[in-house]
Amino acid sequence: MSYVIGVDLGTSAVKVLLVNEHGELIGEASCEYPLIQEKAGYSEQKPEDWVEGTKDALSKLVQQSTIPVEQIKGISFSGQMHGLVLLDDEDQVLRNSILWNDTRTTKQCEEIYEMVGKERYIRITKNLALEGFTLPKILWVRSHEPELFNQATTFLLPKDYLRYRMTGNIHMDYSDAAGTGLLDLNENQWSSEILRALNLSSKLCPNLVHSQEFVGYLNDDFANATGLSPETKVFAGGADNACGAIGSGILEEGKTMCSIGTSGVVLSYEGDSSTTYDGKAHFFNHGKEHAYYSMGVTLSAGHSLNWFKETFAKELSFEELLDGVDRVPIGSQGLLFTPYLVGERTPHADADIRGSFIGMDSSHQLKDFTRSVLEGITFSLNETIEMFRERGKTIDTVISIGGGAKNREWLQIQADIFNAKIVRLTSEQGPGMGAALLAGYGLGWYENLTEGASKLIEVKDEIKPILDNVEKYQQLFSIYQRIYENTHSINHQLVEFRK
Ligand SMILES: Nc1ncnc2c1ncn2[C@@H]1O[C@H](COP(=O)(O)OP(=O)(O)O)[C@@H](O)[C@H]1O
Ligand SMILES: O=C(CO)[C@@H](O)[C@H](O)COP(=O)(O)O
Repeated sequence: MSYVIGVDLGTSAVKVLLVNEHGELIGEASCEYPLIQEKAGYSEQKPEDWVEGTKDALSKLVQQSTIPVEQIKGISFSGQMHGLVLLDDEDQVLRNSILWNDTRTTKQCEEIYEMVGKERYIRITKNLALEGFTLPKILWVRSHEPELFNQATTFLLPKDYLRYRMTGNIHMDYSDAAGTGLLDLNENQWSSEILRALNLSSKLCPNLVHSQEFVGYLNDDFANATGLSPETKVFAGGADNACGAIGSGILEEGKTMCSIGTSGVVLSYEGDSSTTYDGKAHFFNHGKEHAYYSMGVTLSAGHSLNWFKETFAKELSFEELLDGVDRVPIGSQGLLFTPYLVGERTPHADADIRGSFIGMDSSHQLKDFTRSVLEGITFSLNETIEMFRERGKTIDTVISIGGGAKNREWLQIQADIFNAKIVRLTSEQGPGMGAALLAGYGLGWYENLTEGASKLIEVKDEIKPILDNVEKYQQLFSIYQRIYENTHSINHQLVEFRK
């Protein structure tokens, strides 16, 4: 029997999955690492923490399993998107990585529109210039840390840096490159027009590869540290949302996924590159060749729940915190939460907006607040579901993945707010499963990703919407939607008082 490993380099932790040829999950391990938030709007991580965390998780996986390591034939990746890693001419990291949820770059986004032209930029990249994307981060380093920027010879994304450390070879795959804001999505190549307009050298951009491509063997450093064989083949992998889509079978038109990790995402398959949302939804290359996906992003989804737990109920586990939320009535006794803790992307691309609890009453208890956080995150994701429906998509079933899919009541809340059947898979780790599937496909185990997905993916249960709840949530959703327009100018005035 042969095996593969899927590595999911997430924001809260790296998770590694061992999967056999039949698509069965044989083992898993993980290692957490910290987020560095020096100021409001800043979010960084140390690339070395990803490397050490992955070594740690892989060695735990190898130690737990009884199979000979020679039978582990391949490894591939799913990675948190957009984070900037800058390397010097000796391929050494120049600074902490600036992550996808860092929103310090509003000025640089304006500079991009000024130099390229907003309409032209959207036509080339099919996306807005958003604070979270990589290109404005490159411009931020150039204007704030010029000495450091002058030493930069290559830029990479998080999982590309990890893969470089595992193989010694530098690449970026198309699905992640699409999220840099520098890829010409019509031509599938780095945009020379954008590079020229912004006076950036094309030498900064790594070679592009497809997600299933073989890119080298595991080097001795990683083999020695983890116990894996240096004969293990390494395949490029993809952006976490592309891999989440692969790992939950979003491989044809009409399929929709909701992922609640640190961020929250509603994603829909797109077979046609000429489709356009004029930047209202993100539009990126899939990990499947010649395919795309559209998505809306809630910057602080699981992060909101995590923040709430760490701030108000640190001693509780997620299970303890969420226990009993099913007994709180729909609408959390008149309490609404907006999850804009680090700004927002969809539908309000606004780095300065912040969250709120509206309707607090002295009778409210911890459980009411907890339910209200779950509902607020889900309302935010519903904004994208509604936008897709307005564009003519039929969304009657949603595959739910990520840490948020662990809780049964939250899945019921998703079914009731989305007014759609929610499908939960046996593993909520869609991105890691997608990465394992890419390794299996790279090894030639399957004719195509759809065949691989049919072997790997297993439905655990289906949660149907409850009509009475759907009606109540529809009323609450229209109240929720008014919070943004009524709080955004207050929030903008508060910016100067933030840390
Ligand atoms: N038992 C649980 N029930 C509901 N949500 C959970 C549970 N455990 C974790 N979460 C949520 O899942 C998030 C982590 O999800 P994950 O998919 O692992 O994130 P990432 O890929 O960003 O590292 C946490 O921030 C938390 O909000
Ligand atoms: O910025 C985006 C997508 O555009 C995020 O979805 C990141 O890719 C991080 O994902 P998680 O750590 O939440 O999985």
